[in-house]
Amino acid sequence: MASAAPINLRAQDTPYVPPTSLPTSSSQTGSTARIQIIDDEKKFTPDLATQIERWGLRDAGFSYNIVAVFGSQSTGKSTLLNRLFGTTFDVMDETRRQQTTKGIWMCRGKDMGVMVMDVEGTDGRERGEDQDFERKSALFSLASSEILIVNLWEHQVGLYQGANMGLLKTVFEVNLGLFGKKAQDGSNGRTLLLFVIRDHIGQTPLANLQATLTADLNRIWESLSKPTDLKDRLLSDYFDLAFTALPHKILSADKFESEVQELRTRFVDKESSDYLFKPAYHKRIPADGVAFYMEGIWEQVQTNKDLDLPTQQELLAQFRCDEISAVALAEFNEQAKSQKRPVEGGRVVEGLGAMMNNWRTQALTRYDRDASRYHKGVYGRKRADLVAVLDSTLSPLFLGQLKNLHKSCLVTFKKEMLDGLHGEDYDFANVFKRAREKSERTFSEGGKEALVEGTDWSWEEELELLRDEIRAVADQCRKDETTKMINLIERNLKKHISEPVELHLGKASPDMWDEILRVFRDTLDKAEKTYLTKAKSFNCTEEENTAALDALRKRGWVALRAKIDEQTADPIILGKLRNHFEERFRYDEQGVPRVWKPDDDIDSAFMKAKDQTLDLVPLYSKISPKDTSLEFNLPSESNDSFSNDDFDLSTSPVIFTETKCLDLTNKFRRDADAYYVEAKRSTVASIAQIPYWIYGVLVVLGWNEAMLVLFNPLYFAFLLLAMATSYIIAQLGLVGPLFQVTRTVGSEIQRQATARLREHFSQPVLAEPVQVGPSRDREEVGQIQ
Ligand SMILES: Nc1nc2c(ncn2[C@@H]2O[C@H](COP(=O)(O)OP(=O)(O)OP(=O)(O)O)[C@@H](O)[C@H]2O)c(=O)[nH]1
Repeated sequence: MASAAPINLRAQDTPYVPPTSLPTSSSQTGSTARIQIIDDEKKFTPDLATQIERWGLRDAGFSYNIVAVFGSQSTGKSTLLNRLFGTTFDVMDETRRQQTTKGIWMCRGKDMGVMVMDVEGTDGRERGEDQDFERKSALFSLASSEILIVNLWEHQVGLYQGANMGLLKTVFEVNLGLFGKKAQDGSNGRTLLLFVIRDHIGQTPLANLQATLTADLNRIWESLSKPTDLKDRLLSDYFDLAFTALPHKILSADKFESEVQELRTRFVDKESSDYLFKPAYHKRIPADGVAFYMEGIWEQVQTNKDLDLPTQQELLAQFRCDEISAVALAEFNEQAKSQKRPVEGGRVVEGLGAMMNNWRTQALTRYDRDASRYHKGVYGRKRADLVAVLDSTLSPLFLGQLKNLHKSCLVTFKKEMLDGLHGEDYDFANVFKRAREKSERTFSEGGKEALVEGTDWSWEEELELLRDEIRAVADQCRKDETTKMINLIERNLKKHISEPVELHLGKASPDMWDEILRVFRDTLDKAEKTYLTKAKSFNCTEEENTAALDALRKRGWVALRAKIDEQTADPIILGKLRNHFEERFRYDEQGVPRVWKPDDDIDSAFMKAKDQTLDLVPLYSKISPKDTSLEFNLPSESNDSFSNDDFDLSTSPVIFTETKCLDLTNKFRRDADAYYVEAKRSTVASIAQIPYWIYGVLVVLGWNEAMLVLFNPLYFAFLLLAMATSYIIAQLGLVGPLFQVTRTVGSEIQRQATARLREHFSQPVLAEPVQVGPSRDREEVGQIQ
């Protein structure tokens, strides 16, 4: 039934706003601006979240309250709300009994964290028989607010339709579906129904009115068709009831005002025992999720589905937690990005672990702060998702940092080794230990620092990899150092054997090889001792030592062979043989040079010296000591890494092959023969010596010519010129070449002359038979033909 409110009441303090000019959305600015959250087309506004933010309530968490009003049209609901909460809802112009509030409006209470909903009145003349909206708006108000103010005139009490009891019954029924289970399992879901009895004259005491209303409500409750598992539930299990009465606004205006103020304190004064916003009524929706939550509820109310508030809350939680998580993640990603490039570039970022921990904690704290108010299960699940995403972003940084640390520690290790292995007096084992400890310590510290709390990451595996590489590098180092040492020892060995080998090979005595091998063995022994002393500090294994010593022996032997080969190269060995021969052929037993005379036995001396010299060829051809104990036993072939020669060690004692020996013998024979010829020639030369008196004859006979030259200026000038030229030639050392040239020219002239003469004298003798012989016959044959 329509409201029986007085028609001629005057609103004293609220401006008239014609219904046609009603704003359809947020119409004011400031902290008490109102917004139409559901318009008369039953559409939910998309601007509520923004408006809540404008009201400054977005970050209020749970520190806010929602209150809604329910009651017949034009029963002074907006007036009451404006008075109680300082809101700015439109109030009806009392001259025209017409609906003012259309749809549902919301406004923030002045100086209080309360969102107040003004709901379109029931029994609206404008909607006629269409009760759909009032049912929906009542459900919506009940589901979203903590306190539902039921506004009714005093005279409506006891009436069924007038007091909206029919509507309340429907609402209770649906409410049982909504909150029945929640109340059963003890979770929040209670709502306070605050009955405000308007225009209370005082004739009927409030207590009586309260009893009537309570009885009516209980009766309605009893008549509800409840689900079987909830059939024993009482109204008080779900609702708290509160009653208050307000005097007539016009007739007892002052009283009205003072009592409204009194009622207001019950909404404001948290300390008061009458405080109405009890925590039990709170829907536990964080303020930043209210808009989304309400929209969801309205959608469900609209589609006429059974309202499933827990699902709504979960949906809200999912939506909001995702949003909050995305915000936290965006900031986190920005932070993580800053270090991505350096880490990927191979740099060890100082304090990366602290940074990563910080970003992660910041993101989680931010998420926890905003999202922990939502549905616990959803919050927990989304948090786990967020943690997984955070960790998957940090993990490459962590692994990259470990890789970079690994690399830098390896570089440090190599550098330490290089610095430590400087000079001669280092202890390899100590250098290695120091370098290894330093790089492992650096890695462990860096690895620990890079760890992110709350993850099961570990750096120990990477440390193991580093250790393996350090070991490999150290082994290589030791090998290099050992090779270096062996090279050094080899160089010294070469130096030491060089002179004795030259000396003994030069002497060519039968025990020449014994002497050489003795020196070689002594030098090699010393070298081996040097190696072993040094190898101790290298911590070399027994196998490594054996390999190194084998290598040393082989290389020593190769060095000895190289020296012997150098000393037995063709020109040198021929020189040696020649010297040996000369010593025996050109010098006598006392070492005095021989001057051969015609009656000397050159032949037998030559044969003896030659045979003695040729005996040396087999001696030189093979390293064969008389003392067999000196024979050098080459180490068996082993796969050591120190030898890089391709020398055939098995044939190494042989210096000249048989062919080579033959070749040398022949070459030497030719040399020796030349000596023999020379010796013979020298005896002939001594026979053809010019007698001394010939020089006296020459002086006597040439006296006149000499005087002529001396006293003739022209001849004398020629003589002087010839002497000066000779002097210059002698000074320039050109005498030899000049003689050579002269001799060549002379011999050429002689050759040419001999040839001409031979040609000249032989021609007449050979010409005759030719002329008379076959050619003539040929001519004759031609003529006959
Ligand atoms: N008698 C009486 N009249 C009142 C009281 N409060 C407000 N009015 C008047 O009742 C008329 C309607 O007031 P509103 O506050 O607009 O009522 P409403 O319930 O919000 O109206 P709708 O929004 O259209 O449902 C106005 O003219 C007010 O001046 C009251 O306590 N007693």
